[in-house]
Amino acid sequence: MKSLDFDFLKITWVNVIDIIVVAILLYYIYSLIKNTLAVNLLLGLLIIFLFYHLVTSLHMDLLSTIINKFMSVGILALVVIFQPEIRRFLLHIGKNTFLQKNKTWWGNLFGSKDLERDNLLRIKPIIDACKSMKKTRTGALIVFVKFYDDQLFANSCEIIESKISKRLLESIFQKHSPLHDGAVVIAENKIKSASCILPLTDNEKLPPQFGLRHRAGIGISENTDAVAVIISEETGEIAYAKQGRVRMNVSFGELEKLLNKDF
Ligand SMILES: Nc1ncnc2c1ncn2[C@@H]1O[C@H](COP(=O)(O)OP(=O)(O)OP(=O)(O)O)[C@@H](O)[C@H]1O
Repeated sequence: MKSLDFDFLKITWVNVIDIIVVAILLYYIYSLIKNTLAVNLLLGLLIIFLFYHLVTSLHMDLLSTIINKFMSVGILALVVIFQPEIRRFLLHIGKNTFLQKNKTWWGNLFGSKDLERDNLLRIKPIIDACKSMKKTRTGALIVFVKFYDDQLFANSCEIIESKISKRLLESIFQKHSPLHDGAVVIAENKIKSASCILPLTDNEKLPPQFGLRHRAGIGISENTDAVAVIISEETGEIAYAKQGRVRMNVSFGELEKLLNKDF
């Protein structure tokens, strides 16, 4: 096979393809876990790994033996910890969405401005619906997940599978709609389901005025990658929950930025 020769290294076309495939895989894994709790776990593992190499090179035998033992069960722990991400990854490969549906990585790779514009267009009906629900003091809970997990929402939700639309969101949450109780779940550019009952947070430090809607929005963001937009029926205020933390009085400009980043 023809190869490129340099003084200090020899690269074959197979090596080049190898590096490109690994880079694409790494990028894809990164885009799957970006903005999720898995990133923190991965960072933790990386620190342990670097620490292990440090103690080994310093010949700290006892410590390196302990870390070594800990790391030998690490693969198993990784599979358990990253089970949802691994599941999504395999599902995605199975659905052949690698190139067709998830164009984000492609756009990011080439810094496409179109993608940002498309994303804003995607978010617009949601922002518009929030504006009108805020005005009419319609309570709402909208959850955004990157990938819809049937298992997570199997018990309570009403499946919708529809294009995101302002009027549909308004209709779901209006007081006389049979679906207005519970959360709407948006994933993969669709309104996936409505009337979902979410796990409530048991965080005792939350202000007492936070009722069930806020607790459900915060609850789902604690243990999953989901973010939640909560519109208070009492005040019309918009709150944004992510990773168990809640941001109150979010303006529409902020909401647009947050959703553009997280959704
Ligand atoms: N587990 C849950 N999952 C999803 N939605 C829920 C859940 N529990 C309650 N809700 C929704 O929250 C509504 C009740 O909200 P509640 O008044 O307790 O909330 P709140 O946080 O005080 O907000 P608001 O300011 O709108 O009153 C219910 O009608 C229902 O739609």
